Amino acid sequence: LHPPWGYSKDIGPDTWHKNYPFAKGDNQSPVELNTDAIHQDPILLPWFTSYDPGASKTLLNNGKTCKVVFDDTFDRSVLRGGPLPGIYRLRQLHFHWGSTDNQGSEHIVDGARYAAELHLVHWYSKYSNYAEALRQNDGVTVVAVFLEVNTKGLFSIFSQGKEIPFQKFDPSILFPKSRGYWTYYGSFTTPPFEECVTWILLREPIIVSADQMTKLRSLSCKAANEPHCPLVDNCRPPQPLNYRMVRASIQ
Ligand SMILES: NS(=O)(=O)N=C1NCCCN1
Ligand SMILES: [Zn+2]
Repeated sequence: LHPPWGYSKDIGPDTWHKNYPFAKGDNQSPVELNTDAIHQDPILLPWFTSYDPGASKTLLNNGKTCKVVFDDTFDRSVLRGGPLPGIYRLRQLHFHWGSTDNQGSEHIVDGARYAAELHLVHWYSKYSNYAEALRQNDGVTVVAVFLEVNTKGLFSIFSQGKEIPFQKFDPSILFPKSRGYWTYYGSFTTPPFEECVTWILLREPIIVSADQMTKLRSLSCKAANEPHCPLVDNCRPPQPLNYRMVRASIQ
């Protein structure tokens, strides 16, 4: 059962805990990052991806975000290294963005909100499937890129439910030059908020044109036959860091 949730006042972040009890856990995401308090950890290794462009399947507006879904039936598009214990399979990527350029990201860096935040969701392929991985505290890793993203091809997914083929797409083109990252243990930022995520936040943002943001902001959170309702500010407020440490890679 998936009770309705969203980002509007009536079903927004302050109501989510009623139907999704994990929302009040001690290891929730996103968090505010205070870079003065972040510990540089020399043993953090570089991370590597090997993404197969043929694995990208569709681009979808599901009314909550715009996402690209990948074939994750075998180790086809994978991430390894960094803080990770093994090989993680890319399952989907999606965005969170604001109604204006000074908000929209979920993680906040020294008080700064970016216009958008890209999440690449991967699951540990030693587990038999994604649902099993969600039940493990090392089951998932999300690579977050602070960016105003290049959104070619969004034109045809204006309304919720619209899905178009999206083949031959290699998401590593969305990575910044520098591979430096912050990492901490947390949760999904949308229901049901499982605390199964090793977050890898790339320190260098990607900058793209304002008109690309306009395209993201023109998506609707309603189906084609309903009045347009702008899909914007689909970001969860920051949650308590509690006793967690955020670590930084050296380079
Ligand atoms: N914004 S997030 O933390 O990636 N949240 C997710 N929820 C379920 C599907 C994958 N991602
Ligand atoms: Zn996300």
